[in-house]
Amino acid sequence: MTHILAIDQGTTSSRAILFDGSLRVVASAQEEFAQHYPAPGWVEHDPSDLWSTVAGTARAAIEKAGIGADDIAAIGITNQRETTLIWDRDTGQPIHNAIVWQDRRTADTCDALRDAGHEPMITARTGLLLDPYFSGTKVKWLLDHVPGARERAAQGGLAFGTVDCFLIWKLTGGRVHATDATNAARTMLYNIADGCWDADLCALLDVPMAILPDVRDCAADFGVTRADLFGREIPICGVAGDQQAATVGQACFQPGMMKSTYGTGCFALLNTGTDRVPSKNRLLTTIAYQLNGKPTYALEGSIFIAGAVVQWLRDGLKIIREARETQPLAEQADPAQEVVLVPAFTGLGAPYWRPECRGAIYGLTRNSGPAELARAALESVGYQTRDLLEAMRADWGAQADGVLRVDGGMAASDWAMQFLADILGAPVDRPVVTETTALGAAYLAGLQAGIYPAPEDFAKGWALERRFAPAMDVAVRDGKYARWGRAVAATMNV
Ligand SMILES: Nc1ncnc2c1ncn2[C@@H]1O[C@H](COP(=O)(O)OP(=O)(O)O)[C@@H](O)[C@H]1O
Ligand SMILES: O=P(O)(O)OC[C@H](O)CO
Repeated sequence: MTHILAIDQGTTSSRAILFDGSLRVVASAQEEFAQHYPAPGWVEHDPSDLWSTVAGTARAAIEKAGIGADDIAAIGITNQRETTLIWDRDTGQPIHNAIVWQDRRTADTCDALRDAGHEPMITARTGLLLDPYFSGTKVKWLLDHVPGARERAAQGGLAFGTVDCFLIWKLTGGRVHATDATNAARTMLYNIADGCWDADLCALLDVPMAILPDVRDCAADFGVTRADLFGREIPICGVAGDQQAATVGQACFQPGMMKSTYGTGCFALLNTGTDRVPSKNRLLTTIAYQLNGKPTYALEGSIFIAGAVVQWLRDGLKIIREARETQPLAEQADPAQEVVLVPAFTGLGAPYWRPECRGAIYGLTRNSGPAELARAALESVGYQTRDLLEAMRADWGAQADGVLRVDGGMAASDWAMQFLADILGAPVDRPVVTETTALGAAYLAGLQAGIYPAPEDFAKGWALERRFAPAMDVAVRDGKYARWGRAVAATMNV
C-alpha cells in the first residue's frame, strides 16, 4: 500500500492522479464536463457530472497504473472552492444543481447586507469580503428558492457541502458529512478566529446550523470509501481547497512564502503563519492549511481571468489555435505600440472587487493586430499579479520573501513568466512538478496515512525547473505599471 490517489475536482474538469511512495506521478486521467449558464451571470454544475467524472477518472487512473486497490494507501481530495451543494440526507439526491463560485446571482443579497452595515463584522469573523463568490449567500438562495427546502432543512433532512464534502459523502456512501478547515473558510459561515461555524452569521443568512458538515484538519480521518467503488474500502485522509492544496504542493510552509496558480483565473496565497492578518487592501484572509488542530493563515488575492484571456484569444477572437501560440506572437509584437488589455470579462476581483466592470482595450492604432493583442493579454496577467503583490506588501510589509512560486497551465508560458518577473521586479520560480494542486492533496493524505515525511522534509523535495529573474529597466517597468493603473481606473469609470 504505497500509492496515494489524488482527486482534483476543478471548475471545468475532474482529474485523478496516482502518486507513488516517493511522490512521483504514476498515472493520471482527466475528464471535462458541461457548464450550465441558466441566466446571465449564473453558472451551475450538474452534481451527477461532478460525481461521474470523479469516479470515472479515479478508476481510469488506477487502471492505467496497472495497480490494484490494495496498493492504494489513501485518497486525497482537492476541489474548486465555494461551489455550493445541498442534498437530501435520506436519498442522497441534490435538491438543485451546484451553484458555482463564479455565479453572481446573489449580488443583490450582498448589496443589501452591505447597505445594512454587516460587512465589517463578516470580514472580521471570516476574513472574506461581501461578494457573491462565497458560499453563504448561495446556501441562502437555495433554501429560499427550492420549494420545500426550508421546511426539510428545519427537520434536519438536508445537508450542505462544498464540492469536497459532497464527494466525501458520495465516496463513503453517505456515512460521512465532513469538510476541512480550508473549504469551511470559504463559506462565509465559518469563524476563522474561533475555528467553528458562526451562529450569528448563520442567523444573519438564515442558514440552519443542522445542515452544516463537521470540520476537520486537512490531514485527518474522513472515513473510508464504499467497498464496491474500487474493490476495497480505501481511507480518505487528506482534503484541501485547490488553491490551498497548491500552497501545500509548492511547500510554502514558511511565513513569507508565496505561490500563484495560473489556471482559468489566478489565485496568489502568501503564508502569514499563525498571524491572522486582516487586509486593509481588500485581499482575503484565509486558512492556508490546518494540521494537528492548528491553522496556518494566508493572505489571498483572487483574479477571475488569467488563462481565460488566452482562451478568449483562441475561442472568441480566433487569432490563435492553441494557447502556446501566444508566445511567438508576443515576441513579434511592435515594441513601439502600448496596447493595454484590462480583462474584466466577469468584473474585477482583488483588490478592486467590481463585479459590474467589463473589459477594455486601450492604445489601439491602425497597426495593432493579433501580435499586439496577444502581448497585451499575457501582460495583463502580470499586471494583475503585481496589483495583488502590491496589496500583500502593504498588508504585510517587507516580511514577504519576495520570490513567487508559480504553477498551473499558464505557468508553461516562458514569455508570460518572464514578463511577470519583469513587472514584479522579483524572481519567479517554476518547479519541476507543476501539478502542485494534486501533489498537495496527495501529500496531505500520505502524511495522515504515514507514508510521506513531515512538512520540513517534504519541502526539501521541492525542485526548481527554472527561475525567471527580473531583467526590465526600472523606469520602463514603472512606466508600464503606471499605464496599467490608468487603464484600470478608466475601465472602472466607464
Ligand atoms: N503555453 C501557454 N501559454 C499561455 N496560456 C496557457 C498555456 N498553456 C495553457 N494556458 C492557459 O492555462 C489555462 C489552463 O490551465 P489549467 O491549470 O489546466 O486551468 P484550470 O485548472 O483552471 O482549468 C487555460 O486557460 C490556457 O489558456
Ligand atoms: O477550479 P479552478 O482551478 O478554476 O479553481 C477555482 C477556485 O478554487 C475558486 O476559488
